[in-house]
Amino acid sequence: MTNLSAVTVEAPRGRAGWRSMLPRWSPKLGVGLGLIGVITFIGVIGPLLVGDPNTIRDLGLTGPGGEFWLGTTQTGQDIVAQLAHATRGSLYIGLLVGVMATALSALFGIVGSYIGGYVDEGFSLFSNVMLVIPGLPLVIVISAFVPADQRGSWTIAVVLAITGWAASARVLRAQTLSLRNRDYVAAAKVSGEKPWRVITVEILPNLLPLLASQFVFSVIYAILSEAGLSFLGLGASNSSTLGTMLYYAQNGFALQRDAWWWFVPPGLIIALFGCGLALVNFSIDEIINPKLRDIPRRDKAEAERAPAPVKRTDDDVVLTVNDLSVVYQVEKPVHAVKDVSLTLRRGEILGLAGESGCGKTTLAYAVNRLHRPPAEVTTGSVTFHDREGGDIDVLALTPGELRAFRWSKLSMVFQGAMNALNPVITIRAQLDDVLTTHRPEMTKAQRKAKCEEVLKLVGVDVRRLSSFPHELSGGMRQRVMIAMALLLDPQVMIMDEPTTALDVVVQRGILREILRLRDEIGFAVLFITHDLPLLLELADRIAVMKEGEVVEYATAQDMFEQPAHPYTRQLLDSFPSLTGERGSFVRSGEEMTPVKRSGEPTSPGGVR
Ligand SMILES: Nc1ncnc2c1ncn2[C@@H]1O[C@H](COP(=O)(O)OP(=O)(O)OP(=O)(O)O)[C@@H](O)[C@H]1O
Repeated sequence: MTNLSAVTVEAPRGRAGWRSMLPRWSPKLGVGLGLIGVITFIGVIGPLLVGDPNTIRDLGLTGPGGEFWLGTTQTGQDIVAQLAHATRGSLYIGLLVGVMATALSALFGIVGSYIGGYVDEGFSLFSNVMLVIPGLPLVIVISAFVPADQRGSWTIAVVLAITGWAASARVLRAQTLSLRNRDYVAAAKVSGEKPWRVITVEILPNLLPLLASQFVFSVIYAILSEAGLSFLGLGASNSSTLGTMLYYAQNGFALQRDAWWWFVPPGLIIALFGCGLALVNFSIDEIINPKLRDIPRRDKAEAERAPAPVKRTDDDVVLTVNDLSVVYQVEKPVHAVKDVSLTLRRGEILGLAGESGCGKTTLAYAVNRLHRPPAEVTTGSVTFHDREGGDIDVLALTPGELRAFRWSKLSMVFQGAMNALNPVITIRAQLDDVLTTHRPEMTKAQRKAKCEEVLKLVGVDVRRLSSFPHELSGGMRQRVMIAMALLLDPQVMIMDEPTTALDVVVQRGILREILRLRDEIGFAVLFITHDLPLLLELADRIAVMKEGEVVEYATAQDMFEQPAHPYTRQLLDSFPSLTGERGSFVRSGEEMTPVKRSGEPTSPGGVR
């Protein structure tokens, strides 16, 4: 199943791995690097090209033009020369603070949390204390405490680094704590790697984008704070920075004298440099969380997608999927679902089988409009034929209509859904929440009765309503998730591998429950699994998917007796039966009570 919550960057090894940790090219990154490049050029090369910024001339305050492109100060000093030297001074302090603050945050965040125990507690306590001390007042106090003649660039950089590392250390600590429990780190430890090697080779590469982002943030913080300190007259006394330029402009009443050329250029350089760093930071954030990447907007293309004509074969159909195609619009687009057409009848269990990666989950998400960019529906339609009358074009629903539609007409039990329960909220509160959101007209007593009813339906003791998820077994949690999906009496339930994580006995119990509920309540099920033999016993009809396409679509009976497509035969052969007989619930040793409805194909294994 597509993982929707991955935020950590795990570096693949080798050259491709290192390349994957570089930001992807984007207009944002281009503009950011351009701004930083130009300003760095002014700071690094500029001082070599301009004269002495301190030369006093008998010119007074003159505006831009002639020999002095950006004019002069009230003592006739060249603003261009001052700007070049001041930019160099500010960049120098920014770089020093960036390196020192990042090193401190790495020491306290990564090393502490890796060692653990008292060291981690001590480091964490220290970081927390530093975090709650208000930064700017502390910087002002420390700077004011240091005599002006000793207040050089280094002193200011140390003061800013001391006050600027703690927040980053906390982020790095949290990330390291998560990484140190990963299997590959445990494997490295067990194989006898030394702690420094585990940190530098196994953990650090995964933290590089985060460290880079923290570095960029520290540089922005340093340049802005230094400008603030200098403006207050507490900046570095032995060097010229953009802040000191602003300080002298303020002292020379530049604003009152309309001498904009004195204070606008340094202010603009600070703003543009901050902007450039922030844009680069966005691109680094995209490495940390790939979901932030710019996806080409194709809303218009989606909107213009001509709805395909609905082929409705009989009145008993509840859902029609027609020529549906879904493409992941990534660098090399992945055509995950190709022209799939399916019909789901009321009360029917339609199985969707296929190996991992064939597009089952993508299809299920698109049917429910749960797909997110980069996934895009390129062609086709999904039509819901409402019991109350009328057809609903699911892909054309507005966000508000979609909220009302989902769960009440079509609900979904996700793969690994049992882990989707909030661990700190009771089962009652979680069920109640669904009713409060979708059925605000229900009274508290009605909601309570409904919660108890669905829990009983799925065979869980109602006393479990006051339990927390961790107090229930995996099977019980999955039953609770099914109860949640039943709460609003949906007409269709999509189940994506609902029993994969459970042992075979619990799995059987839940499957039996699904069959019973389907017979009692009459909802239709789109049941997704890679286990084709299981579908032969459970489903009425089965669609087999391969590389995004439905390669065979038949009743379970026909598929069992004469699988037409070689891939279907391959799938069937890949699941050996314990007794040599396919499809007779042999794996549980149980036989299910036959429940046969008129006009229905009979399951091959004698399930019904
Ligand atoms: N976010 C994504 N970006 C690009 N490709 C993706 C993305 N998510 C899924 N895919 C690709 O789409 C294809 C279908 O994936 P999907 O998760 O739907 O398969 P599946 O049959 O449900 O597999 P599984 O049973 O393992 O969950 C795969 O080739 C997968 O690599």
